[in-house]
Amino acid sequence: MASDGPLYLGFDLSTQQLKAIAVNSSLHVVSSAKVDFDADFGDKYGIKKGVLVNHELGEVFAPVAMWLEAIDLVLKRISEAGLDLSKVRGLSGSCQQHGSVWWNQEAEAKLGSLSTEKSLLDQLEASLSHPYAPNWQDHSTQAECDEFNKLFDSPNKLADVTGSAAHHRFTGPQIMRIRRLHPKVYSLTSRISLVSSFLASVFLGAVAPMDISDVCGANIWDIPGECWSKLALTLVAGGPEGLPGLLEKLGDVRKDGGGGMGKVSSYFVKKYRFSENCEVAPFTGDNPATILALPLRPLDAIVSLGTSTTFLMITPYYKPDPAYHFLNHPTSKGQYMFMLCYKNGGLAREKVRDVLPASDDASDAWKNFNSPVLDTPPMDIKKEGDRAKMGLYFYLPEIVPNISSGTWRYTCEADGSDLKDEQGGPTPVDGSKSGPKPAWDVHTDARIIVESQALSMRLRSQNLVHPPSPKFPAQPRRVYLVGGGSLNPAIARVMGDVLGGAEGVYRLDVGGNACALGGAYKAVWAFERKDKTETFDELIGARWKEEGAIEKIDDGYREGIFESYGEVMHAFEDMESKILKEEGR
Ligand SMILES: Nc1ncnc2c1ncn2[C@@H]1O[C@H](COP(=O)(O)OP(=O)(O)O)[C@@H](O)[C@H]1O
Ligand SMILES: O=C(CO)[C@@H](O)[C@H](O)COP(=O)(O)O
Repeated sequence: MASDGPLYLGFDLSTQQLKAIAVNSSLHVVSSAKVDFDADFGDKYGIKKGVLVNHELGEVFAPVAMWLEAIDLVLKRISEAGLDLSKVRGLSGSCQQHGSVWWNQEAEAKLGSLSTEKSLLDQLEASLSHPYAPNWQDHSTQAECDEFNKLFDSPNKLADVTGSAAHHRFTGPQIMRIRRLHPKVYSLTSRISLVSSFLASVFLGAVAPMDISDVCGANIWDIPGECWSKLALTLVAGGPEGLPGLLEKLGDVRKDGGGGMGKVSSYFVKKYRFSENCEVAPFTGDNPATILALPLRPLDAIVSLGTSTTFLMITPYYKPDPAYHFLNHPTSKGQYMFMLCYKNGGLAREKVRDVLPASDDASDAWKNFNSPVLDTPPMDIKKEGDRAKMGLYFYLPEIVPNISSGTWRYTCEADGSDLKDEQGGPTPVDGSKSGPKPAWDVHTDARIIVESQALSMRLRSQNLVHPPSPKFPAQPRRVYLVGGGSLNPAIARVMGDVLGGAEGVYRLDVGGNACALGGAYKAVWAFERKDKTETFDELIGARWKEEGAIEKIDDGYREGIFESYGEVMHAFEDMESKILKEEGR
């Protein structure tokens, strides 16, 4: 594949895939490849949707060996697709957030002396002190989270310091649990990486520092103080005597998201013909990388429809709250990223789709879902006097709000009054016949699940938006959809109906590859910025062309419809509060 000038590689190690994407200095995509964990390794590692699950304990985790194997495979695939890796000047990437990789004492030496005779798996598996990385869907750390919130007096105070209240999946509570449950693993561990610094470490041939944005997904980094929170770390370490050891395991946090951390390991030079001058930039989390996939402005919103569903905005104001997450911006000091993350995103929509009669179009597995979404009017209000429908479709215990699994179906009047539980409790998610019957049919569920997911995002982001111009009510200027689900026109329509978007709803042309693309753009900026002063927005903003990069897929704001969802938003909030109360939270 001919291309003049340097190339940059971006990786994305997400829940279900490892993707690689190559761009040139003009930001054109030159090549891409992917490894699909289920399709490529499902049998070997016994994973499903990229992970292993221990239902009893609420543990969700991924075999690190599988990721090591995937790195070799994705490079083989992208080389076979014709990419000349010797042209790659620099690389960076994005990885699922919050997971941790546990290295033993041999790791540093092993990473720096890899032989091309063997695979990464053969050489690095023995450098792990724990074979698994906790996954962001894990919910085994309620006890640890309670201790975090208590230590800081309240979830609000913990959020003020670390950007978030305690969350099951956050790395701090996860490390604390592993120390308690597996003391031997903990003591044999010399370094702990986030998934992003793990992938960077493999390419660097040395354990890489954590990234300034991704570290905010751990409940242990003091965002305003720009340092580790000693209070939180002392808890994780089990007391002050454990603190020095834990600090050593965590290593440094790199505050500059750009520049190079060092040359790529000779393993990749010899095996895949990378140039020996190719450098490794800091890697970051998949959500922080997503906001780098385009020049995002403060009133724009991104909805990432991957395995998780996330809602992302950037802001110069640090306004933490236990209901959402604040993270440092991955490239721009003084900017922050606002994030909501839902476990019941893509997989929950798939569950609803899969009980509908199968799609009659082999090329579109979502046709059976999209038709009822588009044929059902907003909130299923067909005529005046009909009640508005809403629900929670939680196949897994949810993050926001912290509600256990189940499906609740509620209605209210169109003006939001008279909220009513239509089933008298949740229908079970395991398909058992016990418990209440669903209050409406599955065709209606298809619309209501997407609307309710969007309503939750609108409710929680309302304080971050203002009118984009005097003729619009407060809402995002643009809504960008990324991730696998961004290919879906019916979901785009509902996002526009509920969230608005004064300039419309857009899809990134790279669709599911947005975070890998953000990683590749980060590499371009990391190595081409003029000294340290040229910002990511200046460099990428000047080179990015809207045509060919994004596509308008929905009008966004529709007067009347947008307002009708505004009427029921507080009923939606009341529904959540009522269920939380019933669960004793
Ligand atoms: N046309 C579609 N409509 C809705 N969802 C889709 C569509 N195509 C793919 N998806 C969803 O996208 C998800 C995978 O998205 P992706 O961003 O690749 O995931 P991840 O990065 O988390 O591994 C799958 O769970 C799948 O259900
Ligand atoms: O937990 C979060 C964010 O807080 C998730 O968004 C993970 O980062 C996984 O992302 P995907 O694999 O769904 O892209």
